[in-house]
Amino acid sequence: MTTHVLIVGLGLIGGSLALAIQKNPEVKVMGFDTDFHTVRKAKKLGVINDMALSLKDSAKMADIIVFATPVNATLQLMNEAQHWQLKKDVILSDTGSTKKIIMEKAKSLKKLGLTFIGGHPMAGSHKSGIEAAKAHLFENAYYMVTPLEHEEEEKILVLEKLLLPTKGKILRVTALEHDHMTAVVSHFPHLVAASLVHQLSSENEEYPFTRQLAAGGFRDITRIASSNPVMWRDITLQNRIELVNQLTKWQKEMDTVKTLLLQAEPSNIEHYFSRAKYVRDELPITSQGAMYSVFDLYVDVPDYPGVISEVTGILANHLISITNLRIVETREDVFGILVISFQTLEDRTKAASCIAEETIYETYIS
Ligand SMILES: NC(=O)c1ccc[n+]([C@@H]2O[C@H](COP(=O)([O-])OP(=O)(O)OC[C@H]3O[C@@H](n4cnc5c(N)ncnc54)[C@H](O)[C@@H]3O)[C@@H](O)[C@H]2O)c1
Ligand SMILES: O=C(O)C(=O)C[C@]1(C(=O)O)C=C[C@@H](O)C=C1
Repeated sequence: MTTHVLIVGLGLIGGSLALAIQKNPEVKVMGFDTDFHTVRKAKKLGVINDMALSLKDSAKMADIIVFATPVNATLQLMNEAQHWQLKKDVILSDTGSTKKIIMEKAKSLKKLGLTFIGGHPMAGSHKSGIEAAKAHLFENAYYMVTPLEHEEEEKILVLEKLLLPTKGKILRVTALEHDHMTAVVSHFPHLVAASLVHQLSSENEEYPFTRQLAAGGFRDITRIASSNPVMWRDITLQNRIELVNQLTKWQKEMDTVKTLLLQAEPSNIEHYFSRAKYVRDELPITSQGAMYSVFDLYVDVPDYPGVISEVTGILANHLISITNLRIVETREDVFGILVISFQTLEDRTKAASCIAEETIYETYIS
């Protein structure tokens, strides 16, 4: 029997979800977006089976509806859904990065007989829009599911079954647990990244050359500052209490760092970095499918025309696919570091040995 799924919001996440769940031949995906060009593009790219031109009319036909919109738009859509004519057993879900306020709204929908089960895949990118969607985006990443306390198990299982082709790891958590944990590992780091960029920007008048020196380290730690500002505005507003708590802890941590600097005791400073390195190195490797994979290979290349095609040509000859490519300019006019991302560890290992055999360029892993 065919399951009709309506995805509302066809950006990076809605598009990736549509591509993944269509691997199940019994699933048909209708897609809606307020931007009609996006809906048309989604159909043209094969991201959705059918274009939903009217949200109300398409909602009537859906067995499952997933909101993949910025979280404040999702709240708005949940309000509107109360007035839609929906199938009796329809399940509503979302992909939003916050859960507490959304699940509070879900409680009021429950009183009207509507089932809403929250969802949030912990994989993404600073890129947005349908063009960035990838069927494998959620592979091996945690896909958090936040049912209300007394939700029917059968309904939760229907949603989880739909998500199986994403190859994400389903993790049931409460909305409160969700918002606390994501504040620590996602939302607060985003504020830090944005603040570092602002700090660099304020240097501009006195030392305008500073930005030219922003090399691998600065770029790595601030990549997420290039994300969609509307999405992050909404996340920040919905999780601001957790964020204020994180900020208070961070300020305390910075006081510790300040004391270390003022005391200038070498062993204490080294110990601070050693403990951080230990915890960072122990982080589990997840999200093979995410676009910014951990399988990066650094290639030290001289700065001359054709060097990139030389390296990528070698990889192509050996049928090794790459998922991303960028240059980190550490010292202007001298050397560039070519950073190549692969989907798997095997691809990266094979690439390193081909480059070692066929060129004189050194390769290393971060
Ligand atoms: N980007 C990430 O890394 C990431 C990861 C996991 C979850 N999320 C969450 O998933 C959701 C979508 O994020 P994204 O990265 O795909 O954003 P995106 O900007 O790529 O796409 C959002 C899409 O929603 C559409 N839209 C906005 N308001 C709408 C409305 N009222 N009705 C219909 N369509 C509407 C936009 O036109 C856009 O096409 C957000 O809630 C975000 O918090 C994002
Ligand atoms: O990789 C990135 O660019 C992301 O920011 C992805 C990221 C994250 O913080 O890990 C961002 C927000 C989402 O809710 C989930 C994932």
